[in-house]
Amino acid sequence: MSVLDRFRLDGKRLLITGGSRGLGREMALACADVGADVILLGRDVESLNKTADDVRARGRQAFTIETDVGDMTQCQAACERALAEFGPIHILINNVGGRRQNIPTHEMPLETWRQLMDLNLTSTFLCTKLIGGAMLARGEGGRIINIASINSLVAGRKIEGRHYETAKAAVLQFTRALAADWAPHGITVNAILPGGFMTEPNQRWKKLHPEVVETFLQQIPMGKYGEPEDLGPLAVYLASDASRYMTGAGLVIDGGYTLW
Ligand SMILES: NC(=O)C1=CN([C@@H]2O[C@H](COP(=O)(O)OP(=O)(O)OC[C@H]3O[C@@H](n4cnc5c(N)ncnc54)[C@H](O)[C@@H]3O)[C@@H](O)[C@H]2O)C=CC1
Ligand SMILES: O=C(O)C(=O)C[C@H](O)C(=O)CO
Repeated sequence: MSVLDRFRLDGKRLLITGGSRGLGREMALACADVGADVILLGRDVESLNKTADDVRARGRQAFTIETDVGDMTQCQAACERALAEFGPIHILINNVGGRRQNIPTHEMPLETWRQLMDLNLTSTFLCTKLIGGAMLARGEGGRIINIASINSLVAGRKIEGRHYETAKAAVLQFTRALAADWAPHGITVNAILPGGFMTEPNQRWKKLHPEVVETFLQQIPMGKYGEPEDLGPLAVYLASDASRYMTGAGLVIDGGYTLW
């Protein structure tokens, strides 16, 4: 057996939230490249179907469920449907999230705070409870990967309203605490902490608040934003047997941003 065999995901089924574009799409395709079938949860059906077609083009099965992951009733129904129709699920990637607004804390409506917590944190809890709970019940282990952020560790510059930093820090600590609980059951729980990647939200920031992107860029030792496909190999590592002794980790991938 070569070391590369330990990165294979043949016979495994991945559920990923928000796989229609950006980092989620790249992680889904990377896992399909090494053998996983993929269930995609998301809002944008047209682009979700495009990712599903790209998974099938790799010889793997793909299923889509249209849902708003930020709405807890819909999120729960989607997870239950995935388990009923496409289970068992061996790998869960909680990817949906984002900052959405740049609102100073003293002006932020309570509803905005709550919505962002639901989108980034509560959806991670709920999918983990349901999909991870089914892994526990099956007793064959599993892999949970939570997409946190460097903003789990440091504050965004030229940005106000710390709902996002708070939610992503909680995603990291949820990862660490749960990893301890589920380690005896062979379920690993790890987090990826991406730095800046030029996906759609950052393209929008670039137009609306170019100073945010410019300041951020100057702070990256490698001098550039990451490419979304840079996330794929890391997701495969955490999803596969290659990472079997790693749990509770928060892996930073940021071109060195958090070094300065
Ligand atoms: N792009 C970046 O620089 C960084 C991103 N992250 C995190 O990575 C994750 C992915 O980010 P990106 O790919 O950049 O974002 P994106 O906005 O390009 O992609 C998000 C995906 O989730 C889907 N989605 C968004 N809200 C949804 C909802 N309520 N219900 C269902 N689907 C929904 C979108 O349709 C899309 O497929 C997020 O959790 C984000 O916070 C963390 C650090 C840096
Ligand atoms: O979580 C995020 O999103 C980031 O850390 C990305 C930075 O805020 C960024 O890319 C600013 O342009």
